[in-house]
Amino acid sequence: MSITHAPAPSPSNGVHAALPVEAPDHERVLITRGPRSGLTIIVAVHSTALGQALGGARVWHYEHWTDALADALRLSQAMTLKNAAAGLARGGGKSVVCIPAGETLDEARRHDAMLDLGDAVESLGGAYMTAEDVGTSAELMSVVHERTEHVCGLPADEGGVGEPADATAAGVHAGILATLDHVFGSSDVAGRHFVIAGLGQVGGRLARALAAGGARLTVADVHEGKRALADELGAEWVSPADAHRVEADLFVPCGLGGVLTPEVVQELRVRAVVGAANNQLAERDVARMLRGRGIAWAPDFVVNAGGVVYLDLASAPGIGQEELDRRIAGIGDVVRAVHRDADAAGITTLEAAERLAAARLDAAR
Ligand SMILES: NC(=O)c1ccc[n+]([C@@H]2O[C@H](COP(=O)([O-])OP(=O)(O)OC[C@H]3O[C@@H](n4cnc5c(N)ncnc54)[C@H](O)[C@@H]3O)[C@@H](O)[C@H]2O)c1
Repeated sequence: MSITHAPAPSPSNGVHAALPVEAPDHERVLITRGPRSGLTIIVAVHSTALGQALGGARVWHYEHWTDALADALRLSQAMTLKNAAAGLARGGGKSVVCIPAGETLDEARRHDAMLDLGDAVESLGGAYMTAEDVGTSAELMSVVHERTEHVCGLPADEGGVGEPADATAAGVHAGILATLDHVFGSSDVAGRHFVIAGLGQVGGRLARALAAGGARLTVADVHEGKRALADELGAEWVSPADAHRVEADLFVPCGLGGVLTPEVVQELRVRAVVGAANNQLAERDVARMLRGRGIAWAPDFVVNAGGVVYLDLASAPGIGQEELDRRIAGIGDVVRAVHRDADAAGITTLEAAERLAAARLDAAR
């Protein structure tokens, strides 16, 4: 790994606890201060073994820039697994723009941050392609595009493929059906009770799809404004802190990561967990705890790959809607295989999914 550190980020006041204890195994990590925005920008390229790294750009608040670095390292590693498990000829990478705690970005500074991000991506010479993620959008990607060609998910009216939330939600839906089938012997959602935590772009779409299929819904969001959607769908509202304690069939985390802590797992009263949120496990051992409690967890990086499958394939020449739909629905087959392999080998679904991704990475070497 080579770490490019140019120029120094905000003055360090000592080593911060959020950095992972183990050294990263990334190919390249760029840490830079955006000359226009003054913000710390991190681009982490975990692997290009399967092709150009692909992963979104996150603009988020962090207490300290090392928290943003730790996030970028974790998220880019997960992108390697996600892209490999989804069968894409893509490596794993991620970029993070760090908004210091207590600051807000006005429109001009956000625009500047996107130009800075574009320069950072361009400086890696094509090792990494960026896209939207939490805190960014197709419109912001078109600003990045002013500085680099290595960006996808531009607005449709600029000839791009737009935002991937529809595809992500379709992939999570396929993962839910596969998990229902594995646990209950039927993928029918009618009458099943789902708890959805996070009614954003993906969670909102899933809520609509599941409600249309006759599911019973309990929903939670940190934004009270989302109650309107709950009312529209006839869903019960619960506070975010209580969502995981609701007795139901499936828990569907669609907010931010780290939701599955050891404490939360002890309190879950569902048969399975399948959701869009990235990096759901607060720590690796949580996968074993879930298995110990007989809760079928569909690994996030398998389940939420619909967006990246869409961004990659919709941009490629000659791939029609039918092929795209087939590939996104195929996420259900991968989830089914992961549950089956985990049971057969007596391992966690995390290990089963990692084996599947590793086999694809090994085959490419
Ligand atoms: N959008 C995509 O295509 C995509 C692709 C892959 C993964 N993901 C992941 O899925 C998750 C959701 O993505 P999104 O695009 O819907 O984001 P979003 O920002 O549109 O929605 C997230 C929603 O979760 C809510 N939320 C945050 N923390 C919460 C909590 N603790 N409890 C309940 N609600 C909470 C927010 O208020 C918001 O409404 C994220 O983790 C994202 O990284 C999204």
